[in-house]
Amino acid sequence: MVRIKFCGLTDKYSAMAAVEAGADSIGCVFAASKRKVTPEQAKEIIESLPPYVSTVGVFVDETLDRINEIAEYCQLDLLQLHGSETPEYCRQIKRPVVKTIKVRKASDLDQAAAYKQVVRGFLLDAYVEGASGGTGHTFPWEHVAKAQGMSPIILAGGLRADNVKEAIFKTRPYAVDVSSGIETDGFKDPRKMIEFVQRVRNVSFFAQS
Ligand SMILES: O=C(O)c1ccccc1N[C@@H]1O[C@H](COP(=O)(O)O)[C@@H](O)[C@H]1O
Repeated sequence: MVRIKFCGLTDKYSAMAAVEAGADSIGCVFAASKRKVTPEQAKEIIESLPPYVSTVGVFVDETLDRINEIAEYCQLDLLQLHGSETPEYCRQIKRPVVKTIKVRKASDLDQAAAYKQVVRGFLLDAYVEGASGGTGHTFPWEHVAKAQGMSPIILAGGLRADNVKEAIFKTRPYAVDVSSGIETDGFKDPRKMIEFVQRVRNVSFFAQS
């Protein structure tokens, strides 16, 4: 089964819609973004969730003290590092880490080896000049074939209900992560969330049509 993370939740109502749609995990962005939340907002969202939904904090080149402080305050389960954080930096994070790698070409995946011992998994996202993430852009999924051995892989970048099935067949990820693709006019859209989950849950690796 492919796990699903919905990212960029900014209030407890859209977080509950994500859970009801069937998301396994929800993400709050603490970096510069139109989806940025304060630690207080994230704590309110997280405390409103039922059990067995994991919570992820998304950070971009945050200071170590601040990231550990926010993670503790919000009781985040996992930290997703979306900037140029080094393996040494990841080692000093007090909670499990998923490191993002932005993929333009196959060799971008070579950097993963240095993180292998210090992270729980790798999130592969599109590289977009001047942007940290949440761009709605895909990357060439065929490069993921080179990522074997760096599991678990979380596939992200421009996923939507209408492309997630193809993306899963081409990359065989552990999980998929989406932000823009479940939004309408900049707001999380419960109908798009449900459709996305249905498409992922309908994937069978035995039948590719
Ligand atoms: O969602 C954001 O605004 C964001 C900001 C800064 C870093 C990461 C962000 N989100 C992550 O970006 C990817 C892809 O998002 P999209 O589906 O292409 O919109 C995803 O992993 C989000 O967690």
